[in-house]
Amino acid sequence: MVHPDDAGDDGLLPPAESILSPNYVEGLRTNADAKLGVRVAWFGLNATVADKTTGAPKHLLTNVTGVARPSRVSVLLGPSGAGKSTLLDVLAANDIRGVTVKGRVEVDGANRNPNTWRDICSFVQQQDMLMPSATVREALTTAALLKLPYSLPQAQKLARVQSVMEELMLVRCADAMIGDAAAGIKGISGGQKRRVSMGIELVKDPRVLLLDEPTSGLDSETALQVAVTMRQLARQGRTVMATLHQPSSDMGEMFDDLVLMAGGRAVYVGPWGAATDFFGRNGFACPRFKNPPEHFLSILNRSEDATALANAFDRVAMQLKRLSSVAARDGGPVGPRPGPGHTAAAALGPTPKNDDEDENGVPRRPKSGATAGSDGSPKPPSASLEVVVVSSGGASGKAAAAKDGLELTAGPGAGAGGGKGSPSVRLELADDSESGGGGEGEGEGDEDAAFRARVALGADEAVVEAATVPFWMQVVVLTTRFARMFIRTPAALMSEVFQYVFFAFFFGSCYCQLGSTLPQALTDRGTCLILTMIMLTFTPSTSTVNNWHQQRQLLSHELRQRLYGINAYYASRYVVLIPMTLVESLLFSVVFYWFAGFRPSASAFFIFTAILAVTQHVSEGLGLIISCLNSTLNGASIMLTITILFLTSFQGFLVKVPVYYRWLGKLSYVTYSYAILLENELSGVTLYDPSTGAQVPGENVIPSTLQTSLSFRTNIAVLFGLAGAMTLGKLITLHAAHRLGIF
Ligand SMILES: Nc1ncnc2c1ncn2[C@@H]1O[C@H](COP(=O)(O)OP(=O)(O)OP(=O)(O)O)[C@@H](O)[C@H]1O
Repeated sequence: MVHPDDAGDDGLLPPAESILSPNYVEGLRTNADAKLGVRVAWFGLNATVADKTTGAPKHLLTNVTGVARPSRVSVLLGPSGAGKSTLLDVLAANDIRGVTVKGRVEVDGANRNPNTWRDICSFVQQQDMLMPSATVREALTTAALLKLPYSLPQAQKLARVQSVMEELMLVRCADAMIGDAAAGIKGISGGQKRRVSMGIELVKDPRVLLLDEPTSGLDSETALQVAVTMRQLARQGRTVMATLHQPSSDMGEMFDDLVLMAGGRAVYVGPWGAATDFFGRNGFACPRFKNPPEHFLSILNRSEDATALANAFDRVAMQLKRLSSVAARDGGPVGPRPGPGHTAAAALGPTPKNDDEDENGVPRRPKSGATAGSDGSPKPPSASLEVVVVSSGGASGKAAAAKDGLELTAGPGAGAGGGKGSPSVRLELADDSESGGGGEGEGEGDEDAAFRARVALGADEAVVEAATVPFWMQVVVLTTRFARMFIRTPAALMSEVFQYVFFAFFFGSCYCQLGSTLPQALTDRGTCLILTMIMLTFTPSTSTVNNWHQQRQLLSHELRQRLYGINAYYASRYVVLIPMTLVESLLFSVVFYWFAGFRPSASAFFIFTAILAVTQHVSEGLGLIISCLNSTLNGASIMLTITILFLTSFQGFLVKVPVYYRWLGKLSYVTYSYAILLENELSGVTLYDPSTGAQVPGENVIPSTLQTSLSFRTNIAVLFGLAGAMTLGKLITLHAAHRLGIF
């Protein structure tokens, strides 16, 4: 056995040969307590969306039925566009915009309740949604603080983080930055990132883990390591289901069950090992040295063959239903399987020959003690399937929670709760007729009862209590993360602080010690202040647009998961940004004000700094609003450039404002900031007019084109009013854009 601590220096799992050694996976967690798993079954799922051009319904899923079991890894395979992600989204109860879903999802035999489902099911999406500036431990701790109940002691939350890291073999890279090459932060490997994404979901210890393409973009070795991790997580009792593109034969060893999809239909739902037999029986035998999944996909890529297989599978499902009704009618076992269920046998293949069926078209009962195939002759275990009719009066708590159903079982190679050799837990096709095909949300009482039953049976208390983290705690957690991002992301920090200091020196050196001789004295002051305004408009807004587009997916993902609300995000954002704005404005002022030789007065200096800070704050808000309104960085950049051009052009300095553009000047916060800064400087200086030889008070030479026709104080009040409106406006825009699905 290879112990987690024997993993490589970079924290990765050992190479494939040792991973594949028989005792590796089972040996990893020999001391782990088994978790209480759940069985997830879905019946007659149909998903439709209106075609964008014709408006006609497009079927994404058609009558899809299947099951995923605790302690097992089910893999969803199929060609591109087969409906795998749609099925996974439906099972995860993800919001799929514009898609109508019908059918039923059961959890331990009771209709799924979306509220309790969220507590026991986690969905790991294809793309890693990670904050590059956090370490592995910090990312998991953030998740634990937001996902686990507030009442749980901090020590227990941290212990949970530690145990997740051990479970996922992330201990060695616990304090390494996650990183992102694009953001200029060196970080952990792709495989480790995948495991961190899983870890973020695992902190709440879900019973069901759904993963969309967990191996995409990974090399074969890393993909295998992820598959090993999935198997390990399943073996602890969880129900694990993942969509994959083309698993290697080594990876296939890690999986228990297979759900094959094509054209939105289920083509096969059953044990991994029995799929080859199913294909063989339907005339698509897998060539000897070909990787079976590769073979399945090449067949399913041919739509006629895929339809033939889907029809064959539907026939088997029908056959099993009929067996179920016979078993129920006879009230006794129809097969040899002992225990609380009743068994019969059915072959996963073409419709049985007539001499195998009774007068009702139901396959004849096999001889006692043998598993029989469609021709009545005993089959090798891997070539036959048993049907287990689960009795609702079964002995175990779980069986009692289940509705009557049919279980498809195969021979060795599809064991439950342990190695592939164990025959106790199998795939199931349940008869959905009893519930009347009700949609989701029905039977919430049933689900609640099942949920309570699980709790009574010892489910983790932490999972059961809703994770009600108070608003202030959400703000604290998010503020910490936000501050960390700024401090640790050189690009983000540099784009802000560096630019302010650089421009302060640059402008200061260009206008070093302003003179007092007119008209140059006025032109220089007007120009250096307009340059300052342009810098204060562009810098905060462009860095906001860039930062937003790096974070929007994570934000959108976490908001959808309801880890926190927009108000908490907003509050945390400004807890960090407001002090940063003040520091940056002060840095700029300290260098530029004295370098350029503005009026030497403390009050003038602080008014100058305060106006810079407010202008910067409004510009940041402008960047945020424009980001929220655009789903792409490109769109946001174009809109921002045009908007800034309008806002900075019409304060009367750069262009002679035509009458029809004056309203734009009056709406622009730049106009008021500029007028305040100019008056703040000129109202206290005395200038020299060489044409008359007179000393002129500065405020007398301010041209009317640069004035707002408002007093100095009123200009300040208007600017602060605009800043307040912007503060409210960006909060409203954030809410609206999220509701409209822009992020
Ligand atoms: N919201 C939607 N609106 C319109 N069509 C959709 C929507 N979601 C999915 N589809 C279409 O449904 C089909 C199935 O999509 P899905 O993403 O489930 O397939 P998939 O098997 O996961 O494919 P892939 O392996 O390429 O990700 C595709 O043709 C896809 O274009």
